[in-house]
Amino acid sequence: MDVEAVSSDKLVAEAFSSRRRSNSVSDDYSTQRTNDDATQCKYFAVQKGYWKDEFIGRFVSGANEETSRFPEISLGYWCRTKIVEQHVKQFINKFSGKVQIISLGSGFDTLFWRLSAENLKFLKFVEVDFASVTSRKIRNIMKPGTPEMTSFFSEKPSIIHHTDLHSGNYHLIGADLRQLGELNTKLDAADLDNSIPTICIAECVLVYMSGSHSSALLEALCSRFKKLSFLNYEQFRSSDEFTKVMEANLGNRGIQLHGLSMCESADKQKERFNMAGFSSVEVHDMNEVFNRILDPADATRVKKIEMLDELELLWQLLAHYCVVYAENH
Ligand SMILES: C[S@@+](CC[C@H](N)C(=O)[O-])C[C@H]1O[C@@H](n2cnc3c(N)ncnc32)[C@H](O)[C@@H]1O
Repeated sequence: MDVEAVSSDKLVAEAFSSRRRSNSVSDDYSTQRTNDDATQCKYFAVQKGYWKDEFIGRFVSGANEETSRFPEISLGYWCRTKIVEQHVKQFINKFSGKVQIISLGSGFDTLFWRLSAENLKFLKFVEVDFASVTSRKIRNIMKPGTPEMTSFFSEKPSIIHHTDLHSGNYHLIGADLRQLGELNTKLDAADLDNSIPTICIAECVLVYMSGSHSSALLEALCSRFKKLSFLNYEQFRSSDEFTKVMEANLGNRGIQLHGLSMCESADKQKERFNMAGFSSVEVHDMNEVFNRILDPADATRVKKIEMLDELELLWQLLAHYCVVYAENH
């Protein structure tokens, strides 16, 4: 091969790698923005009365005007918020509060404050997200307001590099969940005990990373924590037309669902969790969660909020999301 060919090959390779780098940065940026969507949707549903959350408004950016949203979306968020809350409460009660909770890709979620406001006790609550998301969350946490967000911490918060906050029972960590070395080092800084019952929550998070990245993450957590439970909420039945339309819509906004192939079926979810070292795995689609697992009286109440009499679209939407509950012990 002549010198010119070598150097032009090098130039082309560099161009590709730089394009790949910038694509991946803009891809990550779009992924981070999904947190703003989730926060807005949750805030809207809370304002409508689907559930109570006196903290979510602290994390809403921009004008807090009421954008109109389909009731099906708010019902979907009700279902997702409630099932996560229900599972975590059961986990806390099962071990009389001697537990650790880790929320992966936590965004601006408020579960730590909602549980604390109900006086539920646990040893540690750790949240992880990209550093650009955690730094924004820290700014909102530290803003004065009623109630003070920091008043729920067991120690005075110490903030490192604007991205990490440590405060005894609560830790907020800026890390990329695909970078396992960085993640493990940051989890060490939260002073977690690997032998204590620990629950990891991933609410609409794993689907943004490739199957190999999420499998490596599950495997790493599974081998680190001896008594690990994992609660995963994400897309389901992902190979049908409904998902293709959703994927195209998200793609138009630059949002890629790299892990969609993991969301095809209950078998696929079971396989990925088993392969990562989880011995028991349950999968429920959100119709089952809505109609059989959550409190029926509350389900009847929320259906009436916006007088939804035509339920076909709701069932279709809920059929395309699931909750996976896995344990490694
Ligand atoms: C749809 S939002 C959900 C936020 C929150 N779990 C909730 O339900 O409100 C997805 C979140 O996952 C985070 N995320 C996705 N991939 C991530 C990664 N590789 N490392 C860290 N965070 C990630 C995003 O930044 C975003 O905050």
